[in-house]
Amino acid sequence: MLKNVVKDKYERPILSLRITITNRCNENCIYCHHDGMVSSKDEMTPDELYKISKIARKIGVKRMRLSGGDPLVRKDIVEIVEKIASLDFNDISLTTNGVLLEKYAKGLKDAGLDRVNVSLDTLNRDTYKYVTNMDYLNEAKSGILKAVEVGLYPVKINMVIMKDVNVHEIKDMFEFCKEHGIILQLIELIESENCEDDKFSAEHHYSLDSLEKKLTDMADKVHERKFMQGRKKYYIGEGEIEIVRPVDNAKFCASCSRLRITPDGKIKPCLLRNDNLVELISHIRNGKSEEELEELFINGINNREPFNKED
Ligand SMILES: Nc1nc2c(ncn2[C@@H]2O[C@H](COP(=O)(O)OP(=O)(O)OP(=O)(O)O)[C@@H](O)[C@H]2O)c(=O)[nH]1
Ligand SMILES: C[S@@+](CC[C@H](N)C(=O)[O-])C[C@H]1O[C@@H](n2cnc3c(N)ncnc32)[C@H](O)[C@@H]1O
Ligand code: SF4
Ligand code: SF4
Repeated sequence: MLKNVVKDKYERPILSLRITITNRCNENCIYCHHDGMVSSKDEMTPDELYKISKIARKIGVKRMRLSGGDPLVRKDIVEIVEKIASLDFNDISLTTNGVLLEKYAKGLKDAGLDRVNVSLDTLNRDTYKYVTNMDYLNEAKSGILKAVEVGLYPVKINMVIMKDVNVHEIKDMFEFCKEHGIILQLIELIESENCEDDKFSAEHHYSLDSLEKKLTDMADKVHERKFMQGRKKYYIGEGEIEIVRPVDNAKFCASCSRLRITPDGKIKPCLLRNDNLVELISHIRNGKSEEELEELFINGINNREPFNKED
């Protein structure tokens, strides 16, 4: 039973909030969907992010994720985490390319960050340069190892699977993860209007269906994350692989429990849509009451619809 949680019209409880705190990034990945954001230079202050998180907590959100662009390019990232961590969420996490993580991991842990997902599609330097347009493989790996060392837990590696690019590296990446106690998260490549190169995702899409079948045969145990898009976790020996397979997947959207906030302070009901956003930050800046702001959250929740639906 979920107590004090708001549900949308499709009976999906709103349990998690993902705030994209900046559009800026120190990499330029070939496939990037920019968290579904339309480009804007606006950002919110740590105090404004705190106010938004406070309303979210009030309406029953349990888990908070900070994303970007890259959240670590913000010089006030530790202060942001500290403020949000004072609000008693069950889980505060952050998604990053890891390039600046060696520098920030300890400070983030001390500020109250629970865990981190780090994007690493390859262990090969040339492939890394091709995908990210930067030469930061060593920095990303050092960042990941530092996160493990300071006790952010669990650390997950996000590996977006691309045909003819890195499918052959899954085994090596799994070995790397097992060696360091990291969960490997395999992500299906998504096509979105926010990708700069719309042909890349179509040309390199690799269905994770057959891979899931193989993992089912290999796994000692399989666990389904009921309130997290029905994602499956496969436990194989000492290792753990989670599959994120959103493309044309009605089951994934049917248990989507996540609301989003754009860097310029709008409530975003779905990763893949920008036609149903609800303005929030100008109302905070104009001094609206907490009750009025809660109402705006509810409007955003009422705009939620599964992107993929059963026929
Ligand atoms: N279509 C869709 N894809 C998502 C959604 N959430 C995550 N993804 C995909 O999964 C990628 C990785 O997400 P992360 O930022 O690491 O967070 P997460 O895996 O959702 O969160 P945890 O499993 O709780 O660690 C995203 O960039 C998307 O490509 C979603 O709500 N819809
Ligand atoms: C937009 S990035 C923002 C956070 C951070 N910069 C990073 O790369 O982890 C969030 C996640 O989206 C994933 N991602 C970006 N574009 C994608 C796409 N077209 N399909 C699937 N995942 C994508 C990235 O690999 C990353 O794990
Ligand atoms: S590091 Fe993240 S936000 Fe930056 S370009 Fe790559 S996927 Fe996009
Ligand atoms: S409805 Fe589907 S596509 Fe939209 S955010 Fe939720 S899981 Fe992603």
